[in-house]
Amino acid sequence: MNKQQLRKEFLDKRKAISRSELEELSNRIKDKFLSEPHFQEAQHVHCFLSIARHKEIDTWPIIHALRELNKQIIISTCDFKTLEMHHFLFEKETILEETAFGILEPINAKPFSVEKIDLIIVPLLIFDKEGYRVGYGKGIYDRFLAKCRPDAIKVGLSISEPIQAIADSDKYDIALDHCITPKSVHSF
Ligand SMILES: Nc1nc2c(c(=O)[nH]1)N(C=O)[C@@H](CNc1ccc(C(=O)N[C@@H](CCC(=O)O)C(=O)O)cc1)CN2
Ligand SMILES: Nc1ncnc2c1ncn2[C@@H]1O[C@H](COP(=O)(O)OP(=O)(O)OP(=O)(O)O)[C@@H](O)[C@H]1O
Repeated sequence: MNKQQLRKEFLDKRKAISRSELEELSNRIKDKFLSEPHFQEAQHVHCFLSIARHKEIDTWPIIHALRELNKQIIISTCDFKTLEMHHFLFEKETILEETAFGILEPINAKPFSVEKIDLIIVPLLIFDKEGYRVGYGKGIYDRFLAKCRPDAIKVGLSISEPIQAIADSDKYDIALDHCITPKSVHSF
């Protein structure tokens, strides 16, 4: 299947999940994330803030756990005209505001340079057995990941298990290093 078909299928699949089921799946993914020793080495961790209306995996349990471990957490704003993201340190005093797309963004945070990010927690709709992903189709994360250090670890979070292959992966698609599902940690 191509990206467009996969986007529809997996957006619909997520819509059908109840809030309580999503909470349960998000907690299982958090436990898997925390039990991987190589994730614990990262000091500067970029994390997405979940879009509730799209039933994304809730990343707050991971964020709270990272705070407990004294990690620095980095979050972003997104410019939908240039498709560029801007990165900021997420501190206790950071104020978040919800955008028209339902994304929480910082409004008073300190800029953070992309080269210092050690690990990126990546949103997605579905991934395949080679670690390629499908997102909402604007290429925003692909552009961001292209700017990260080559040794920065890219970890996807997915409700579903991988499909065999994404038929129309292109030269801009950047494969994940790992993808965590409620059942297991897939490494590529
Ligand atoms: N939590 C989170 N933040 C993220 C992403 C993400 O996937 N998840 N992105 C990953 O790249 C970027 C935002 N990408 C997005 C792309 C589309 C829509 C969205 O709501 N699209 C509408 C249609 C919008 C339109 O009118 O064109 C929709 O899907 O219904 C939201 C976020 C940056 N931040
Ligand atoms: N680094 C890049 N530079 C220029 N164009 C890019 C880049 N990355 C992706 N694109 C283009 O952006 C468009 C959308 O890409 P794609 O369908 O892979 O998005 P996606 O991975 O589903 O979404 P997202 O990355 O926002 O989660 C494609 O036409 C793709 O070629």
